[in-house]
Amino acid sequence: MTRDSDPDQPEAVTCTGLAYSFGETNAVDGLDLSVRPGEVFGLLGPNGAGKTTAIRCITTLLPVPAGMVRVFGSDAAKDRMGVRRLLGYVPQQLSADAGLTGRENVALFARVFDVSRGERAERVGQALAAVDLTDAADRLAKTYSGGMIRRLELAQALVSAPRLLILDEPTIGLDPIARTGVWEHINAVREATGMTVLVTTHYMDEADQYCDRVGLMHRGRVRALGTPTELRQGLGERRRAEGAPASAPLPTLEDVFRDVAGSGLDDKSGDFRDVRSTRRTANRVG
Ligand SMILES: Nc1ncnc2c1ncn2[C@@H]1O[C@H](COP(=O)(O)OP(=O)(O)OP(=O)(O)O)[C@@H](O)[C@H]1O
Repeated sequence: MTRDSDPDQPEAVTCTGLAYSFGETNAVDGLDLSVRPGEVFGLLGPNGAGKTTAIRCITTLLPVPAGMVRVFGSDAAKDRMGVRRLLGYVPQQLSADAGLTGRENVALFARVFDVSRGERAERVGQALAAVDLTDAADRLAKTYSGGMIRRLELAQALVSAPRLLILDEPTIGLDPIARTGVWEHINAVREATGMTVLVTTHYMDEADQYCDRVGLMHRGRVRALGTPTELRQGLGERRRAEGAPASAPLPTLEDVFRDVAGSGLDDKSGDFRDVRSTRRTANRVG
C-alpha cells in the first residue's frame, strides 16, 4: 500500500520540535513527524500520549507555541486559513447534528467550507455516496447507528475535497463490523482521490491492517516510526539476538508498543478521559 514520495511534492505534514503544554503538563514535547503525500499514517499511543493535542496543532485549532508545523508546505502558525483549506478533520467529539438529516449535515459543512453554490448539491451527493449513505441521506441523523454517524462525519470532512484527511479515533466505541465499514470507506476514497490520511487510534490491529506507516507516540513524542511490518520485524530480530527461538511468532504491533512505552498502555487506559471518550460515542448510538 505504501506509495513512493514525489520529490517535487512537499510532505503532507511536517512537525519539527512541536511542543504544547497545558500548565505543567507537556502534552506534546518535541514532536518530530513527517507524513508523506498519499499515505495512511497512524499516530498511535495510549490515553494522554499527546495525539489529540498534536492533531489540534496540525489543524490550527491550537496555536504552535514552539517548533514548526507545515501542511503541504504551508506554515500552520503563519497561514492558518491556507492550512485549513487543505484539510478535512473528523474530531473525536460528535460533529453531526442529530436534528438534521444526513444530507443537511453535509450541506452545512459544504457551506462552511466555501464549496461554491453551483457545485454544492452535487458535491454533497458525492460525499454521501462515498460513505454509502445515499439511501439514508434524507433521514434524521438521530435515527442513524453509531457506524452510520461516523460515516456521516466522514462525509462532512470529505465534502470540501481535502488533500489531507485527519481523523481522531475514527472507530472508538464502534463494533468490529462498523469499524471495518469506516475503514473500507476511508480506503476507497483514498484510492479514488490520492488523498493523504492521518489517523489516531488506540487499536493496534487496525493500524497494522490499514496504515502504511505508524508513529508510536508516548509522553508527547514519537518513539518508534516505520511500516507496521518493519516495526514488528525489528522487534523480532532484537528478541532473537537476545536469545528468543527462531520459531517464535512475529511480535504484534501491540508487542512493539509495549516495548516502546513500557507499561504505558496499561497505566492510563481506562482513566476518566478514556471512559468519557467512549461514552461520547456510545451516546451517539443511543
Ligand atoms: N484541555 C486540557 N487541559 C489540561 N490538560 C489537558 C487538556 N487536554 C489534554 N490535556 C492533557 O495533555 C496530555 C495529552 O492529552 P491528549 O488528549 O493530547 O492525549 P491523547 O494521546 O490524544 O489521549 P486520548 O487517546 O485519550 O485522546 C494528557 O496528559 C492530558 O491530560
